[in-house]
Amino acid sequence: MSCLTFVITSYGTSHSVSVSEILAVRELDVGGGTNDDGRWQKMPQKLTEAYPYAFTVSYVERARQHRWRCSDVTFHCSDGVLRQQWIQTIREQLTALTSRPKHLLVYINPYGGKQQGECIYEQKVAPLFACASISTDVIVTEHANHARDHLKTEAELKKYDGVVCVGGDGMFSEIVHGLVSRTQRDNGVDQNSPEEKLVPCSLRIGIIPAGSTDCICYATVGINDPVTSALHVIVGDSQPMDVCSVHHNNTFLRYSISLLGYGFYGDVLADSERKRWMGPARYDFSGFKTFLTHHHYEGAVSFLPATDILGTPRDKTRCRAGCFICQHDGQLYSGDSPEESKTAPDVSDREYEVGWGVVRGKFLAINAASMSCACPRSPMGLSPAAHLADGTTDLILVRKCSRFNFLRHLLRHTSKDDQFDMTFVEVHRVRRFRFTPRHCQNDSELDLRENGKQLFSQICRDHPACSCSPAYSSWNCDGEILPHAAIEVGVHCQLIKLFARGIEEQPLFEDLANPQCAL
Ligand SMILES: CCCCCCCCCCCCC/C=C/[C@@H](O)[C@H](COP(=O)(O)O)NC(=O)CCCCCCCCCCCCCCC
Ligand SMILES: Nc1ncnc2c1ncn2[C@@H]1O[C@H](COP(=O)(O)OP(=O)(O)O)[C@@H](O)[C@H]1O
Ligand SMILES: [Ca+2]
Repeated sequence: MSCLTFVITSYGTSHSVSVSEILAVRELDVGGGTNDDGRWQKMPQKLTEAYPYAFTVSYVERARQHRWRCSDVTFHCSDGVLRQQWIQTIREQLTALTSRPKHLLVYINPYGGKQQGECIYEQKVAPLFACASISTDVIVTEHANHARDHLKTEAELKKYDGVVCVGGDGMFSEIVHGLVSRTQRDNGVDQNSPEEKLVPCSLRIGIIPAGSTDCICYATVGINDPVTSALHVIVGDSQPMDVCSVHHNNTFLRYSISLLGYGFYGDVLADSERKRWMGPARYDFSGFKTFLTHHHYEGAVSFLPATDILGTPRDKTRCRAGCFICQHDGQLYSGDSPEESKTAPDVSDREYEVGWGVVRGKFLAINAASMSCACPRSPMGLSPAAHLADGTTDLILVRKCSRFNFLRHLLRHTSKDDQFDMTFVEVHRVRRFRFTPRHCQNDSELDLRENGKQLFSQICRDHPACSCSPAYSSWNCDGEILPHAAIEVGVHCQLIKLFARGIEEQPLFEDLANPQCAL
């Protein structure tokens, strides 16, 4: 890979920037003291006299905690022709980077998180896209599912190299639903069949975090920072991601990319939806309230363990940029294994139908994490060793236990301690799973559920001290409530791609304040 290496004369240190991390190059008018975008440049007098021709290179600089920043370095030449040659050569090298997007479709949710979406985009992201010569069509959404429906039916997708959403996990979920549904429809695939092999989406998705949890962004980039995410879009990163499909009685319900949670996380979400006005703090409030109610739910979880893979949910290694396991779709195979075993496993592969396991009981929580679900509340996530793109989800079963033990389990999500190392918790890496609540028989489940809820609330009003649990919880599907308790879930390996690269190991960072170099 080509590199631009420059020497900072005042410190005598050398700094090398890969061309793939150069954002833009532009001429600098030394006499005027400003560059193309009008920013004022401080030049030492002697330098400008000896080298009157200058150009500025903007590049990615790594800062603390996986943050990326746009830095500038200015080069001074004594000769105008030499400057043009440098600019032209760097531009040619940038043009040769075919993975970089040139035209993007951007959706902004003005009501996500702290309602700062538009402001974040205009102030932090749009200037970077302009600097990198990326053109955009921007849509500020007017209602929920606006972006999803626009993508599904109207958007002229051929025009774009990617779709960017400004918002939280819910907004990202809208984009995924729009793109995946559109791709299946265009390819004649029936989403209602749980066994169907889905067609991967070709357009990459970028997330500019402006939501409440921002877990997809945090777990794929390492931080929920709009500038960092914009820079990952500009350099044209690509991170494949698994997507779970959720069905009920051969009817498609939703896709999930991060968390599918029944019991605790379902109840937190159901309660928090009524408190949207509180902003991101609603989750803490509802989390505390749900913790105190301490409801458990009875049912059976059957699952198909992923036995033919590298990696387990209890691994100490983590899915990081360039992850070996994800590069091999999670499959362990030797160089001389038959070709067919090298294709990504998928939920449609019937051979996996053997070997299902069943766990019955009373659960405080049933969680499926298709990725770590790391977020600012839990920097390691619900399943710290989960992989972004290995074709599996980590099924975490938390059995009924005391409040104290459940609190110990929850607290471990905030530290490096192992949240699975508890007698009432088990975790399985699976390709598919089903959940059947105990009282669920057939299609009348919903009626039963409604009646049950009414009955339960009546009983509880009559007996305020009663400690019984309602029969059903809800599924929290990436922050959306599902209407059914009985569901069937399958993982679709690498169905979508993000403008991300996974979390980078040990980022190096240096502070170079407006470096100036003589050529
Ligand atoms: C005692 C502290 C315990 C902290 C435990 C934190 C575990 C957090 C794991 C979070 C996983 C999040 C997975 C992502 C889900 C999102 O897709 C989804 C949608 O996001 P969006 O609104 O940005 O669109 N977000 C959510 O569903 C939010 C889940 C948040 C759960 C927060 C739970 C807080 C629990 C606090 C318990 C307090 C007990 C205190 C007892 C003294
Ligand atoms: N213009 C809009 N008005 C109201 N709701 C919207 C709008 N655009 C998107 N939504 C919905 O807002 C919900 C929350 O969005 P999200 O960006 O995830 O924020 P948060 O992280 O705060 O939940 C999503 O369910 C999304 O479908
Ligand atoms: Ca996975």
